[in-house]
Amino acid sequence: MSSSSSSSASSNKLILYSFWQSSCAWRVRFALNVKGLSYEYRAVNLPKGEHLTPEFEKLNPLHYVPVVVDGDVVVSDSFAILLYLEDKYPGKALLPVDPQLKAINLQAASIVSSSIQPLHMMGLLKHVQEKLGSEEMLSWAQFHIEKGFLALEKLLKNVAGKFATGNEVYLADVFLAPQIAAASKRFNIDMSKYPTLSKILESCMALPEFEASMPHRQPDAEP
Ligand SMILES: N[C@@H](CCC(=O)N[C@@H](CS)C(=O)NCC(=O)O)C(=O)O
Repeated sequence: MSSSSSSSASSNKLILYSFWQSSCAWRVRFALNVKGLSYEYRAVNLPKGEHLTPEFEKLNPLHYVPVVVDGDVVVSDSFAILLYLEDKYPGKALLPVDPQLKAINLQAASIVSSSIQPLHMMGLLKHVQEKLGSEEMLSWAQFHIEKGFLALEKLLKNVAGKFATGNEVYLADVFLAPQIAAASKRFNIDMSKYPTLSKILESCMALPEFEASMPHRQPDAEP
């Protein structure tokens, strides 16, 4: 694991364990930037197996990034991290006050984190590829991504503005934008079928907070 420059002046104790290509870590990078929280970036090289070391196991017994350390508090899992940050640093809220819009944000975030990303994560796809071959691996990933995207498109089309639930960035956008960007790039998804999701990504892409969170902008990014 290697420590790198912080995103900006590091006046608080937040540390983010991340891997540049991880969409789960990308959610946290985006949220930290939206909330205006500076942090120290610690790279965990997944292909080299740095997440499998006893040292990393002390931070997350499940051996996944992201992990956030805030003083004595260690939180892993992007959903838990973002709810923790929301409670601890309420400055720029990631959840709207309106109960229905709040529920939609939680539902969209949950669809991404429970019903899309785990079904095309690196370790699982490697297993599918070994058992069934590369072609089957791609169609497996596409099937699960498209199933989730179809549901998200229906869920959001009547509530979306520039962003998922209006004209402000909230939790749903934090989960959606990295997922859409990574899925369309890596798994060749035809995004013209999902105009609401495409617009959400486009709006996020225009934000400096999102731009700074992108994989290629991270200290451990490879060409
Ligand atoms: N539900 C977890 C999932 C975390 C996760 O899947 N992380 C991936 C990177 S996106 C990982 O560390 N993979 C390592 C591996 O598959 O061994 C979260 O949202 O943080």
